[in-house]
Amino acid sequence: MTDGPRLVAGIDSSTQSCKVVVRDAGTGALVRQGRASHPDGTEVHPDHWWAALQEAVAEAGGLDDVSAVSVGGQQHGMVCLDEDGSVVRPALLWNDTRSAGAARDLVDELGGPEEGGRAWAEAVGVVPVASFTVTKLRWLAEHEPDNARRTAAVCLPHDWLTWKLSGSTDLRDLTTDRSDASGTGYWSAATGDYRTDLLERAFGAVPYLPRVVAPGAVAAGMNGAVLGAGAGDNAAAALGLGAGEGDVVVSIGTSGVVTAVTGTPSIDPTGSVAGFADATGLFLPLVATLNGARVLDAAARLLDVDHETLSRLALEAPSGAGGLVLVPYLEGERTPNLPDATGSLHGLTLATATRPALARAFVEGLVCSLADGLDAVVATGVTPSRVLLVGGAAASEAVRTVAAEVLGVPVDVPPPGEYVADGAARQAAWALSGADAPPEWVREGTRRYAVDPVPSVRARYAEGRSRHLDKTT
Ligand SMILES: Nc1ncnc2c1ncn2[C@@H]1O[C@H](COP(=O)(O)OP(=O)(O)O)[C@@H](O)[C@H]1O
Ligand SMILES: O=C(CO)[C@@H](O)[C@H](O)COP(=O)(O)O
Repeated sequence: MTDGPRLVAGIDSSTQSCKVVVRDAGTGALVRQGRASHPDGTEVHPDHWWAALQEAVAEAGGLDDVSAVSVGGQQHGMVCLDEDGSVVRPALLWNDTRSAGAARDLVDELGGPEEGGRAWAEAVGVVPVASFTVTKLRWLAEHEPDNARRTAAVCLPHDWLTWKLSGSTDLRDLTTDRSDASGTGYWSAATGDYRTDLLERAFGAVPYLPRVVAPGAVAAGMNGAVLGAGAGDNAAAALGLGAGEGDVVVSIGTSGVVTAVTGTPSIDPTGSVAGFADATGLFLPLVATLNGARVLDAAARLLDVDHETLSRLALEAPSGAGGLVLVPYLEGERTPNLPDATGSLHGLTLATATRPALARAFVEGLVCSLADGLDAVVATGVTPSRVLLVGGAAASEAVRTVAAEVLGVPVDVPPPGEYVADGAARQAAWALSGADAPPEWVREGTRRYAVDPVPSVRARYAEGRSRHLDKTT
């Protein structure tokens, strides 16, 4: 350890990659960073995350001079461990929809969509859909009973990485935090307790569960450094952005996500809004879609252009793309809960069969699906004064422009950065300080896109939204 400023590291083990930032614990200034890719697919062996983490850490100059580390990670992924601490099978990720039938069964068993939805929402803040861990465990019990029997502990991506960083192989050392625990479907943000009765109902047994570490507390040690509790990636992003009252965070990474930090837990029996916890002791109502930035990746592939050209093309077309509408359910959808849906293009005419109209329709379809998410979050009682737009696709000028046209509140785009990793770093600094609250880190350079309403865009999208074909089997 040097005599210089104390350094902290934040890690974002997200769907597509692992990112590491090393920051000054006192000021938050960025010192160095690294990144490594994850494999594609909705089923990934956790060893790939560990390898990517080490590669990203090496690119970031190592952790030897770092005093504290926290891990933010993609939520909900099912990591099953046997009694020796070995991984039982590749993790099923949040965007794996094979457990859609299990989700339906779990809701039916508590009384069907209305009564069952209310019962789940009241018990654990969420109504099961394929993304949540509890449904993946039901799927495992039904389809891979041998693997289910070997499962002595179940944890989430960030829990597993924190445990690996601690060097422990003892299941009793597994930890998680409120934000990620609240995405399992067997932990309640409202009461702060595991619902082992619901876990047993889903899985037929209660494997060992990680200890829930309080926000700002130390989870474990790592070669003389401290490990913070870590967080689900969306809670970490809110912490990295310093989101406060009136701020709604719209993140367009692999998932499209709308969240807000609130003082009371939310309960939505329709399941549109998940009643998660945040990373500071508050709550994080959240809407997530399966179709985020990859909708634009698909458009860029289709038009054989890069993202910058895609954005330029989209901005060449008028608002509304002449009536061309993309419903972006390219990977099925989670909100609305349509795991078997496919995307559709409506309003194709000779006039709209152009590259700019197609580019615009993809951008508008993506942003309109998130505008629906914003409406759902607002319906839980959040009053937004602005949207903070982050994630890979926030770099797109077309996305920013369309967001200002359809979201109905000013859109603030913070400077390009790794906000999940930053939130994890801020949490690490908090754990290091032992203080009651995270350190204040000043961030400058946010660019505002004023509201520029074009109501016809959402109205036209709403016409197309409910018309789609399901996947062929
Ligand atoms: N300029 C851009 N315009 C649109 N999408 C982009 C742009 N740059 C990156 N992306 C997309 O953003 C996604 C990565 O975003 P990120 O927030 O890192 O995702 P995740 O956290 O899910 O791994 C990729 O699908 C990538 O192609
Ligand atoms: O499922 C959710 C939230 O409920 C997703 O937001 C995952 O947490 C993955 O995030 P990204 O990799 O897209 O950032």
